[in-house]
Amino acid sequence: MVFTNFQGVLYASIGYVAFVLCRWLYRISPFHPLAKYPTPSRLAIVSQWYEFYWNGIQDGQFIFKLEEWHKKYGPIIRVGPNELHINDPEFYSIAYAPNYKFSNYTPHYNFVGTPDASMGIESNSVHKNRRIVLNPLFSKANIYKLDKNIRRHVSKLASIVSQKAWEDKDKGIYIGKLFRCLTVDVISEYAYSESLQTLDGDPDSPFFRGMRYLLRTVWVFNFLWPIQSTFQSLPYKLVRLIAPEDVRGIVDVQKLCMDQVDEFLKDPTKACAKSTHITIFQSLMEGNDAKSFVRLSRNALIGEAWSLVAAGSESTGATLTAAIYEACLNVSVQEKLHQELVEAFPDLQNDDMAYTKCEKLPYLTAFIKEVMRVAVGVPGRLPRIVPKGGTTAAGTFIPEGATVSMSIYLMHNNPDAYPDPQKFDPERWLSTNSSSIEEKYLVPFSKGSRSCVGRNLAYANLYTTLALLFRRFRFSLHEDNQLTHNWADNFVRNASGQLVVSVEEYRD
Ligand code: HEM
Repeated sequence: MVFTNFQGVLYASIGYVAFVLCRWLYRISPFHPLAKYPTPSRLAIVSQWYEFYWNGIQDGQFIFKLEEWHKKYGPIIRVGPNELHINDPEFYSIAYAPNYKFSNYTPHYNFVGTPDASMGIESNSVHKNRRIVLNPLFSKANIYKLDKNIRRHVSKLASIVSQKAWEDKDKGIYIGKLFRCLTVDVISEYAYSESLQTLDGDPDSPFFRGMRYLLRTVWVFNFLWPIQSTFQSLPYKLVRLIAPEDVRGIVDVQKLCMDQVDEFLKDPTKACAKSTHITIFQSLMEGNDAKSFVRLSRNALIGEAWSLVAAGSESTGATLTAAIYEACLNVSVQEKLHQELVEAFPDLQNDDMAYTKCEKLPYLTAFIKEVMRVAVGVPGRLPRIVPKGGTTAAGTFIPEGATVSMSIYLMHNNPDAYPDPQKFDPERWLSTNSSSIEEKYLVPFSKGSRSCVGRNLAYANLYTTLALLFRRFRFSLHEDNQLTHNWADNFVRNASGQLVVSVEEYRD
């Protein structure tokens, strides 16, 4: 029998539709290995498009659906064709254990845009090699060494705040935007030895508009990732020409990352001599040579360089913003912070507010923990694949190959560990110790092999910035403030509205 082209296409299409329908039927059938778990919606388990609707179209609302469903159906629910969402805090250290027991479910990280950057790497052994190199760079010892560099940027931010308050007392300060500049400057200097100096520029620069655009579209591109990958393979000039205006700032920063990498690759010795400390490029090249004799590709270097700036700037900037917001809403908390800092650093002009001293302050520590608990940096699902032999969660066996996910937002709102979880209350941390349930369930940087590589840098940034700001200024909400407690899960917590504050400077 001879098919015309049209018939061929028609039969292939019918075959494909029949295949998709059979797959959907199988997923809702009693024969599926996850059939016994309660599911709030058949649509959710038929295809991933249900998640796309709640995250992509309804902008990061899936997490709130999960919270609602757990209340109704218990600690294990089936939320995708092959995914169970677990709300059993004791299971966290199993699913996110060291030594790669559970592998990453990488499609969840398509938005990273490059499979060469840590977060997108699928292979456990490649990821392990990468972390062997990156971990020392972000070790506490290295952070202590570069503390003065970090504080130089923090002092610059404080001078800008002081100047703005002095120029026009009645005008509000968009401090959240300044925090994004601070964190970009800190990370770029730390990682490349060359700060992007965004605090010197316009806080409304195209880069920041671009970051907001990226956040809003993160889930859309997770599903439509081929568009993003195609874009990234095109030459820079063409991408810049066709990219929507809001994205051009991001394209420009990615170009800066490319230039940094190219300069390094052209003459590594010269680039190293120029830098004041060991950069990520140096570590990645040398580390990989020594450990696995594999030189990283140009793309891998660019991917890592860009993703460090993207991963570290928004999360830390949003946490600093939430800290000032909570301090404005809780005046007595802000007063206690200031008192503690005055006692620790009585001479504002001459005392050295080193990170090592700031991190020992009990009330500041309690405050930072409570901010990270309430304003969860990465609130949503972090899917992992159950290894051979299966696992057990909430007393129930889960078969191997299933995807399991947990959400830090639900961990941090567990009423057994945090009575009245909605209440912002730093005092709850004053009497805890490392084995307390409060400490055990606090996982802002997640746990295990794929946990945050930048946690020490984030802490240094949080401690030194908040110590200097609360020592030097009193903050209150300005009438133009738009920030609220509402947020969307755009992989990072994306709060709605800009924080606008009034500032008074202490003169002692
Ligand atoms: C308050 C600030 C921060 C929070 C709350 C935070 C939170 C997290 C979390 C929860 C993860 C794990 C994600 C997962 O399992 O998929 C993660 C991963 C990561 N973070 Fe952070 N982070 C912060 C700051 C930073 C900074 C400053 C940097 C940059 C130096 C950074 C770079 C990364 C990278 C590269 C990964 C991927 C690690 C890997 O897969 O090996 N983060 N972060």
